[in-house]
Amino acid sequence: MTTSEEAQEQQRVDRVSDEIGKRIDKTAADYDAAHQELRNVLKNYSENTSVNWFEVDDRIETSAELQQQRALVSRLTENQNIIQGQLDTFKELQKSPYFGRIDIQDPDETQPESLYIGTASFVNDDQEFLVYDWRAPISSVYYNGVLGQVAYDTPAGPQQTDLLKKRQFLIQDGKIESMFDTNETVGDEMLQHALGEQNDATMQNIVATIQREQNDIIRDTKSDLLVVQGVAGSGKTSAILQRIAFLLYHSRRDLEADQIVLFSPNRLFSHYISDVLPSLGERNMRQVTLAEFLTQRFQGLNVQTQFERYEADQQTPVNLPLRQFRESAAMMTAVRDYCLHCRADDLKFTDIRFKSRVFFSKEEIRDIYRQIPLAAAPADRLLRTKNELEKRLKHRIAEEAKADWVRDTIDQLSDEDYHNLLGEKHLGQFEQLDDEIDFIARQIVRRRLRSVDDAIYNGYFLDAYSQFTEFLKQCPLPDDVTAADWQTVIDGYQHDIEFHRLALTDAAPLLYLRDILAGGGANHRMQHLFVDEMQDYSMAQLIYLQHAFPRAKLTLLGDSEQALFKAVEAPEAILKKLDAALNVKRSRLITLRRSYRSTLPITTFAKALLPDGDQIEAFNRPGDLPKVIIRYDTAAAFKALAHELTVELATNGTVAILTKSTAEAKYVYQELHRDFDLTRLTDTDRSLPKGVVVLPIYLAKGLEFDSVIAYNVSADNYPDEQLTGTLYTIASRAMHHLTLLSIGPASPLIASDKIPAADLTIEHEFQN
Ligand SMILES: Nc1ncnc2c1ncn2[C@@H]1O[C@H](COP(=O)(O)OP(=O)(O)OP(=O)(O)O)[C@@H](O)[C@H]1O
Repeated sequence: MTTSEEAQEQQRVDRVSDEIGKRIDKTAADYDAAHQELRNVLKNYSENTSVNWFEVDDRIETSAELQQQRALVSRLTENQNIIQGQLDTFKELQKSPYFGRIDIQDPDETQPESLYIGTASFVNDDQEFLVYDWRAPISSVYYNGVLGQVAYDTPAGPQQTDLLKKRQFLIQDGKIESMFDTNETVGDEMLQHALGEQNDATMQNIVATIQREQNDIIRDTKSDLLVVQGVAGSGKTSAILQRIAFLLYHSRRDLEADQIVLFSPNRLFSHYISDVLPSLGERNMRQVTLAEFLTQRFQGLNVQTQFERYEADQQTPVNLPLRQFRESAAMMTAVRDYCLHCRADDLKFTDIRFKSRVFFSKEEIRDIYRQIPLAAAPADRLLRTKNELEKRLKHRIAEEAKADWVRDTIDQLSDEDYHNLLGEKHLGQFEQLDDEIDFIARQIVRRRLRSVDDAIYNGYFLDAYSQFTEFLKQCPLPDDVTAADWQTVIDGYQHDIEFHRLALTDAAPLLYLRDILAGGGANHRMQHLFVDEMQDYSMAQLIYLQHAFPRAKLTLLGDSEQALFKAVEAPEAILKKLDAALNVKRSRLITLRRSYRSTLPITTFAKALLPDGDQIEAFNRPGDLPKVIIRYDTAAAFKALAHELTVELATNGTVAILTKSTAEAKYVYQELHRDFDLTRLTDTDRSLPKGVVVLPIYLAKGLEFDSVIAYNVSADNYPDEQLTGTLYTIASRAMHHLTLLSIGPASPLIASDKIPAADLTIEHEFQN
């Protein structure tokens, strides 16, 4: 590239920055005006709230006026936020207006055209497109195309163009730091730069360097089920976030950020990724962990979390066939079949009580249910039962309203209470005073009987927990599950319920049973459901999530190699199982084999841990070899650990000591906290501090650290292949440095022929 070309490009950057600068000034002025207007209205609003609240007529007038003002405030606030958002976008754009340029020759044009691509589009006052948004249809050729004839999708259908040039830029604070032409999708030099950066506490967007296969995930709008199987560090999480930004842009008119939900592995992760969408000018989607979702659905029950289960699994051997069945698609089918064939006599109805007396007996409820035609779906029958109960409740309220105690209560009402009971809506509505009194009487009784009304509305008269026991008792078992084993499942479940607990394994089938019999549980608003770390979800849980978000398209991302205590599965087999279980129209599998997070030596080591690690492609970023430190007693090990921490802290922003369990993390913390400023992270933490952190591996899922120290990878602690997934997940969290500390001889997973000595530095202590 010639220097004159560089100068020309810099001139263009200057011109664009200049125009953006002018727009920033104008937008800042708009913002000030909007802010002032909002302040004026707010001032007016607060003055109004102090007017007379005791005279009924005044109150009505004030309330109407206030409602109008409230609407105005909310409109002005929204307007101010929109301007603020634009301002933020322009400010970001000014620092680095674009990262790519494509020169294209359209078939019906005489001249080629140069388009510049950045994180957002920028059109100047003359309607000239100075920057194209990376999500615009034409931008896809930047990511996908090699020079020559290329095709791209537009809302009007596929288009062809001739891609003549592709140029990449690294622009920082308005200066071109580097630029080069390439024929590749996105050249390695840019990636080297992006990946060599030290890790911040939060994830960055990757729009300047999206790779071709990642682009396929991001721009897929056709699949109902998109399954991504990608090795550790291959950009699955990054792809989810850029995909969400893409979908929000693509369906701007009919998709809101809060119609997208992401199931994330833990809260730390939720925080870790929270800056990416705002950096692209978009609002964050909803995020929830499986534990939060289940806790919300089982109010009053303590549902076991994935972490608790993982800890428990380390203590007691797991009966795998039994667990596999309980978490399978077959289990969910059995639940569904059971519910669809449940007769009125099989249902576990309970009395609705009021002040410890039976108000509606279970026999009465059962009779109502029985009379509803069998052809109706169970949830519909229950709804009609509720309606009938409501009708009977209304009747009983009308009867009770004639009782003396009600009249006495009315006599004692203050004017204020009387008006409250009547409500604004009914003021002056009754011609006869008797009718008004009658209305008030019914209101009094209705309020008194609110708990009965709630019980009907919420369907408390069907005991879903006991119903689940009934289901378990008759559940058809596969050959590898014995009746005796199954009885332990039933006993365990009943015992848990008695103590207001629920095992994670039972959560999905129980919710499914409750929803099918009683209705509810489905969120029809969500349009997209994303599940990250899908290998940690059972098939039963995925089926339930699909049921809970019936209109949502599914994007499931995971890496079966990172499954803790679960067998590895081939991507195609995973898709086949999901296809059969989720029964969607259009499904698609994308596999990502290239790992970007770690240096070449770290990925080379991590992949050698796996039986089929050959398929992982390491990105060629140089770095130090992983270091194994072997010590033969705890004191020497902690001395070595302290030394390593000091060395690592000198060059890295974050150093994470990753352990197998919480108990281990606590122990390490106890041993080190006097000498180091370190933080032990737990599942309630939401943010990652700088410095040294210690945490169990399941809390580090999805995260990355400049430097990782794997605590105690000894033969005792990691005895066999059961723990391959755990060790691989730990190793693959490291971006720049990996240290493995072993107290006693190293695990056979590391000290194996599969890992060439040249892949590691080993620091032994001489044994006495
Ligand atoms: N195209 C890319 N350009 C720049 N950086 C990238 C790209 N793809 C991935 N990365 C970086 O690689 C790292 C790993 O990405 P990410 O966390 O999305 O991978 P993952 O597949 O979800 O990993 P894991 O399964 O191990 O949690 C991140 O730092 C991310 O920014």
